[in-house]
Amino acid sequence: MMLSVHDLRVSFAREHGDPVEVVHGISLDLAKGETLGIVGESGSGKSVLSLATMGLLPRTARATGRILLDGEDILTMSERQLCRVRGRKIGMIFQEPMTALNPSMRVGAQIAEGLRLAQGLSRRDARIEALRLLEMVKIPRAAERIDSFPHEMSGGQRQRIGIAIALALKPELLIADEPTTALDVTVQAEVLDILDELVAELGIALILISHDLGVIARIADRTLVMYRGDEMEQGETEQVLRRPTHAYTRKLLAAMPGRVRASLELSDG
Ligand SMILES: Nc1ncnc2c1ncn2[C@@H]1O[C@H](COP(=O)(O)OP(=O)(O)OP(=O)(O)O)[C@@H](O)[C@H]1O
Repeated sequence: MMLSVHDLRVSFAREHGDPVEVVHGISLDLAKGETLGIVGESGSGKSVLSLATMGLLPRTARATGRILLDGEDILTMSERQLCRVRGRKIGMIFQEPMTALNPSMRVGAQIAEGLRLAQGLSRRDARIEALRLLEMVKIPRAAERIDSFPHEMSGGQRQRIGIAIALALKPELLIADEPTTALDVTVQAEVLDILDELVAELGIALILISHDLGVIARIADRTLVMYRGDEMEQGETEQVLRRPTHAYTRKLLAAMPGRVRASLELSDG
């Protein structure tokens, strides 16, 4: 397994009173080339789980259990080891691509910077590789767009640049936290399909976090449904959608727009 989480519990210290536990014993497994969707409403612990996986929990947090990445436990690593893991093994894609991009730097140069740092490429080779990555994330007329600034691109294109920057570090695991929430529906679908293709093509493992079951259903092989820090259910996405075992999952399903239900060939409930 690329990633194996066992009985993860996370609590936060409080100034007054006992610590509050917000993730209550989550376990999951993720293999290369596989996408795990994590779905749940606000406050269900999705972000805390992904921060823990990157070793980025704030100091006030205490985590127990195990988070094995390639067999090594994130929870017992030093900050130095964690930096290496974050640079080399885990890539992040954020909700608002503008926050991950440098507004005053041309997009090709931003991708090339990662390539030079992570892979030690020459300036020239990094530019060639940056162009290849832009084509991989399907930026139209990539050879021209390579010298654009982020503000000259659409929201969907900026998110694809964010994906290209993450890929430049050749991660084995990608964590995408609400990657399409800021985008309109058609653009959402395009970005999700690109992620789906990349996972298959490059054999990376993807954790896709969303409050929207429709987003998860589009590309996740397996789905973990969370509610207030607990696992409600976990299984093949098909199974979860067609035979939800938990009332909370049925509620999420019922909240999906008719259009999305139809595209997944789900009944009207
Ligand atoms: N730094 C922190 N200190 C204290 N409590 C926190 C901290 N970060 C998160 N929490 C609490 O942990 C719980 C889970 O939050 P988390 O952000 O993981 O939810 P989420 O499912 O990602 O929600 P959203 O979709 O709104 O991001 C919440 O109750 C939140 O208040």
